This record gives sequence, C-alpha cells and structure tokens, in this order.
Amino acid sequence: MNTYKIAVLPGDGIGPEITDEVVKILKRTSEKFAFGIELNYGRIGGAAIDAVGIPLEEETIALCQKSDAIFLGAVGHHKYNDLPLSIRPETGLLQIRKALGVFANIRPGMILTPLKSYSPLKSEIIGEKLDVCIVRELTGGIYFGEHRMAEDEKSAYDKMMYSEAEIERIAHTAFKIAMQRDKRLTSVDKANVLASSRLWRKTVEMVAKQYPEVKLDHLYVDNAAMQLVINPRQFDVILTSNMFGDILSDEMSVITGSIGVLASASLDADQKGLYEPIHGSAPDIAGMGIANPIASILSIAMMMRFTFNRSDVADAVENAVDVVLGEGYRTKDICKEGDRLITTSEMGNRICDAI
Ligand SMILES: NC(=O)C1=CN([C@@H]2O[C@H](COP(=O)(O)OP(=O)(O)OC[C@H]3O[C@@H](n4cnc5c(N)ncnc54)[C@H](O)[C@@H]3O)[C@@H](O)[C@H]2O)C=CC1
Ligand SMILES: CC(C)CC(=O)C(=O)O
Ligand SMILES: [Mg+2]
Repeated sequence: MNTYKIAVLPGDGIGPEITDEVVKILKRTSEKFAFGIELNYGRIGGAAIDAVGIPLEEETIALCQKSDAIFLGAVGHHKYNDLPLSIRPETGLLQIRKALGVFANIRPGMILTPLKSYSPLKSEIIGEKLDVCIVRELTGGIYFGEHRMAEDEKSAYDKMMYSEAEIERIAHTAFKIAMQRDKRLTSVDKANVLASSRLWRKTVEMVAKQYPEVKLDHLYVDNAAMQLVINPRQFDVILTSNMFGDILSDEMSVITGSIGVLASASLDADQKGLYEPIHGSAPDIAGMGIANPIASILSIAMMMRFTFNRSDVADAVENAVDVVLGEGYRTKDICKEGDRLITTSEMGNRICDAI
C-alpha cells in the first residue's frame, strides 16, 4: 500500500479551521481508496511568530522537504502589521515557497456548475461554462526583490526583477498546460512601462516557438483586469508574473462566486507541490465557523492529481463538492435565500460523506 507523506501547515486566522476539514477529506479518501497517509503538522506565519519569534523555522522547512506534498491553510493577522517586513507572517509564506522552489502557481478559475448564478456577471457573459487557468510565477518578481524604506521614512522602494531563466520555466509550464486545454495562451505584463515586463514578453515569445500549436497573445495588466470582467471566456490560460497573478486571481474569484472556492497548486520542476487555497487568513471571520473550506478541499484534489497521480481520487473529491453544492448546501459566503446554510465543519462532513 502506498503511503503519502503530507506536511500540514494550518497557519493563522481561518487557516486551522479549513485545515481541519482538509484532514477529514484526506482521511476519508485514504480509507475509500486504500492508500496510507502520514500527516505531520508544522508551524508557519503568526503561529510560528507566537511560538518562536519568526514566521518560518528551519524545522518547518525540513518537514516540508521530507514530505511528498504540503498543505498550507493561510497566514497573517493585523496584530502583526507593525512588525518589520522581514518577520511578518506573510514573509514566512514567501520563504517557504522559495525554499521549496515552487515557482509555478496554478490557479484554476472555474465556475462550479451549482454556483453559476452566484457570479456577479450576467449569465450571457458567463455562458455555458467558464474555465480559465491562471499560471502565476511564484518565486520571483517584486515580492522577492529588495524592499527598502529610507531612514527618514519619507521614501521607499521595492525592486522588481526577473531573469530570463525564471520567465522561461514558467512560460514552459503555461504552454504545456495550454497544450492540454484549448491551446490559447494570454501573457499578461506591463511591457509599455516596465523593463522586467519587456524581458517577460520577449522571453515568452521565444518559448512560444516551441509550441507552434498554441495561439499566443499579450495584454497589458490593466486591460487584462478589465477584459476579465467584460468577457472572461476569451481566456483559456493566462500566464503572468507574481504580483499581477496575485491580483488577477482574486478578481477571478469574485467572477466565479467566492474566494472561498478557488484552489491552487504551487509546483516545483518535479511536480512536488505546496497546495493552498488562494484566499488569506480572513481574520474578519476567523473562529466563527463560517469560512468556506471548499477552496482548500479542492486544493487536495489538485494534490492528488498533480503530486500523487491519482486522478481517480481527485475526481471523487471534485464530484463530492459538486454533489453537496448541488443539494443546496452553502457556507455563508455563497448562501442566498432558499439555500441551506451550514457551517465550515458541516460542509467538510457532507463532502466527506459524498466521497
Ligand atoms: N496565502 C495566504 O496565506 C494569504 C495570506 N493573506 C493574509 O491574510 C490576511 C487577511 O487578508 P485579506 O486581504 O483580508 O484577504 P483574505 O483573502 O484573507 O480575505 C478577503 C475577504 O474574503 C473573505 N474570505 C477569505 N477566505 C474566505 C473563505 N474561505 N470563506 C469565506 N470568506 C472568505 C474574508 O472574510 C474577507 O472578507 C492578511 O494578513 C494577508 O496578508 C492574504 C492572502 C493570501
Ligand atoms: C503574501 C501574499 C503574496 C499571499 C497572497 O496574496 C497570495 O499568494 O495570493
Ligand atoms: Mg493573494
């Protein structure tokens, strides 16, 4: 029997609540599909700051490195806002991504069928189906450049830098994904203003020569943000840098109904991955039992598909989510009149039962 070694990093805010539901799903799938799981917990973000004064310990990095895959809830809370950048919870997240080399962040922007009417966009804009895949570069760019505040605190800068090699590898990831989909790729940059974006565009065009079947186009990020709302179906795969992908994927989450349902996989060159919902720690709803665990549960489906090659398990989890939503059960973020409002934990239980 295969045993999957999974590191579990709950983090802060709603992180521990949604992680509890993920663990239920892992246990249920391991019983149903007869594989072993070894879960090992680690600290990150505020949880690590409270315990040891820094947001990411060597011990957590080592735990992740010796695991087959990692699930991460979310990090951050305003109580850490006054800490220096270098020891904020979010820095722990950036550090673990870098330490694991998970440069390719795949964020599917899909409308789950039972949630079609939850999109704020008109039904004729959404059409029959919306399925966009955002491929975001995750370990470079402005989040990893030097951040400096002048001594008088009257000026500050953040350096945005990309190397050709960094752009090349994420472009290959995006083209390969496009080849398995509708073979359309939109690269999003700000090449009319930024030097790093000019290099981005040039490199993407160079990589494109190896994928002649893929239709490539380019958009500036401001226009891309607008086009996503005007006509999201024009997109198949969107390839973009770290910060632009961060912003566009939150926009995408609104189009698909709620940030509580969008999953993500962050992969290294060997498909080893860190799996996390796209949302943050949502301190405004932490501890209330109302957080939507679906984004995290669907991240486990991605883990099964990408790291463990278990499409059967991934399909079962995705299908169970569809069944429960199809029955009208909703957490607060996606609950309208006539729906059956349930808690975070009830949602996890129902999805488990439907697997
Ligand atoms: N991957 C991560 O760990 C991320 C961490 N953050 C951190 O999280 C903290 C809060 O950041 P925000 O900007 O408020 O973004 P956020 O994504 O945590 O929350 C934005 C809004 O969405 C709601 N929301 C988020 N997840 C939800 C869920 N599963 N179910 C229902 N509603 C949900 C929240 O209640 C809030 O109203 C900050 O410290 C931020 O730095 C933000 C984004 C990603
Ligand atoms: C710390 C942030 C870069 C996290 C975030 O917003 C994200 O990865 O979506
Ligand atoms: Mg984000």
